[in-house]
Amino acid sequence: MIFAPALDAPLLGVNIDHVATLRNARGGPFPDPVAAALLAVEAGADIITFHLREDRRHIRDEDVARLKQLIRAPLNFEAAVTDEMLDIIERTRPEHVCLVPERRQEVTTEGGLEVAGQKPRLREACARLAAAGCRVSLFIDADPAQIEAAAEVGAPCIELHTGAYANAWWAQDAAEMARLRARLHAGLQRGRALGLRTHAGHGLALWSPGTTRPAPDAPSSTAVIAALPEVAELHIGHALMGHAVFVGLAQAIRDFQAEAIQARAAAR
Ligand SMILES: CC(=O)[C@@H](O)[C@H](O)COP(=O)(O)O
Ligand SMILES: NCC(=O)COP(=O)(O)O
Repeated sequence: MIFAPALDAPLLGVNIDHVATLRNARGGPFPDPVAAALLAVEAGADIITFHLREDRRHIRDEDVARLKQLIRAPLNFEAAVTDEMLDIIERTRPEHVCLVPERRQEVTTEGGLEVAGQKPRLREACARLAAAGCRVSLFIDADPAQIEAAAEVGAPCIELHTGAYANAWWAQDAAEMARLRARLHAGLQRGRALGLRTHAGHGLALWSPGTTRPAPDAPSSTAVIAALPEVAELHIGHALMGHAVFVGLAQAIRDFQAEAIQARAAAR
């Protein structure tokens, strides 16, 4: 049988934050996250994702300016809903924006954005960013109340936080994986029923060198989530850059894309 890529396979947003983390560890210019983004686009990344944190722990303002200047693929600018960030986004005008929750003490984004509890603020932010020409996504948990609130405040897209599923997958906790996959799937379906474009991301991985596959046919977390037909985009950073340590960045991108394409094709 000839392998034909599934045309509806999710787009891959490559998150470059972790290249900046490595650069910042030594205070110099190397490795440059913008150079990594250029290479990622050349290797076939559909979207370049980055998170400008309020504490600038990885991506910095000058990286954002250079990304805008040099990257020809759509940029997905992740940011907290603060006046400072909204101003920077308006000036930068990335194609896509993903509004995320932020807590200074967290190691990474721990949960989804509280939309239901701050609808006026989110409605205003979505309208402001849409007026700047940005497609807005809200990074939320697969909670029906948050998904409905996202539709109510006028966000055209949601990205469901897959971190809990990813953690269960690393632990190979079968019951928790099944429960969280079902919850994510229900959330994606609810989002689609409300007319939202539905994305997923956080912590997704594949069986890289150095990981132990529990059984020859055990799927990766990326494959499980990519197989859900409502996922239009996947945003992956940490594990993709980790995989790149072993295979190189271009090959890592091809590996994650192949994983998603094959999982989606097998699920049809
Ligand atoms: C919002 C999200 O899930 C990721 O983009 C993640 O927050 C990246 O930020 P860190 O790289 O700081 O974990
Ligand atoms: N929004 C999720 C993202 O961009 C990547 O998250 P991670 O794979 O670095 O955990």
